[in-house]
Amino acid sequence: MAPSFSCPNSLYDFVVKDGNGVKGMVDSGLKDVPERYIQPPQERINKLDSRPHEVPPIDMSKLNGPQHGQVVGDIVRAAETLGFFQVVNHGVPVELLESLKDAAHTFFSQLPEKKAAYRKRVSPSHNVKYGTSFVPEKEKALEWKDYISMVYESDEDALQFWPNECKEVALEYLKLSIKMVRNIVEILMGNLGVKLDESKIEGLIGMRMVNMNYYPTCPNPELTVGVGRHSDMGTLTVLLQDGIGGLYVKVEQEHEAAKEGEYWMEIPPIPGALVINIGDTLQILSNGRYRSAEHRVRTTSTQSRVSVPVFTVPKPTEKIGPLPEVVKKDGAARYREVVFQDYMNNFFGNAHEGKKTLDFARIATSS
Ligand SMILES: O=C(O)CCC(=O)C(=O)O
Ligand SMILES: [Fe+2]
Repeated sequence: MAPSFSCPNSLYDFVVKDGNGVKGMVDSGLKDVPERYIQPPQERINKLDSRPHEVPPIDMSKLNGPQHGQVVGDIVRAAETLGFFQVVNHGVPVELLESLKDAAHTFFSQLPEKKAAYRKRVSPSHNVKYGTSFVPEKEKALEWKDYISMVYESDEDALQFWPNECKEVALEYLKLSIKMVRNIVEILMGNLGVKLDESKIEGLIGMRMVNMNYYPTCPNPELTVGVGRHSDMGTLTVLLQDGIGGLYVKVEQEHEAAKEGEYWMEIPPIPGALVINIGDTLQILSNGRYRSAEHRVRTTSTQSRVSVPVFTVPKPTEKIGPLPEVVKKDGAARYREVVFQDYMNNFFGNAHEGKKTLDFARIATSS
């Protein structure tokens, strides 16, 4: 039985602790946004305030032809500015992208108890976790999102423990995405004058996970967020979004007057394309040359949205700091060296708050 959603504690227990998720709450016939989901005015997303991202997607197949140099230039420029770009001919078949979106809908349309079986502490595997919002216990306003997260350890582990509804397609997607991620990491490092051997690249993307995000319909999208402002912690994220839209990236133009130079841009869904974004790790390694992208997601009132990110992040034991080649050129390191596990603990220990996560590694300057 659904509880009274006007009582914050019983709502929290129903959605978070019992694992019914936002979907369970919406399915019980919710008419208004509960207090616990109402964002403070400054965090709400006004659709009319944003501008569309009109840069065409990068054709990855052209890396193997005469336009190689131009494609490399496009990737580097995107990584240095917006931190976001879209790609086509990326090596992940379009049919697989369709199957992934279907699998996400199939997984989340199951009965709540099926999904709740993967909650933290009860999940049969430490690599699989179903949850809602980001860190609900730390958040004043919860995010309008449920998710399942699957960390890759081995094929055997994935096929044994990842949910049947999505394991095969998720595994195939992860493997094909990783090939592209390797290419992009090599390009970005090459541009910094750094040649990383296989073991170093592996260190930077040695931990991989596929998430499936589900954003149920919301009675009033003006008041909520699907995901609040954040940057991803890892090296690169590959993201499949469906056709609904609602993914926004912050644009900061450093040379314009402070506030005027800051606005949000929507990354429009492009059929067959994948979205790539730069994570904090690449910002640290490049001593700030590449920018992790601050982004957020809006909810909609008419259709539930799904997205499927592959996160590539360093192994927890890896030490991450600005690359010596870059520090030498720049004259000083802007970030200290951190053990990635510590960075990750800080990342998951706080509610989303834009790019504040990077402060954990930033070296304070006196000026
Ligand atoms: O749903 C999206 O489009 C983005 C999700 C996201 O930013 C994340 O899972 O880190
Ligand atoms: Fe993200």
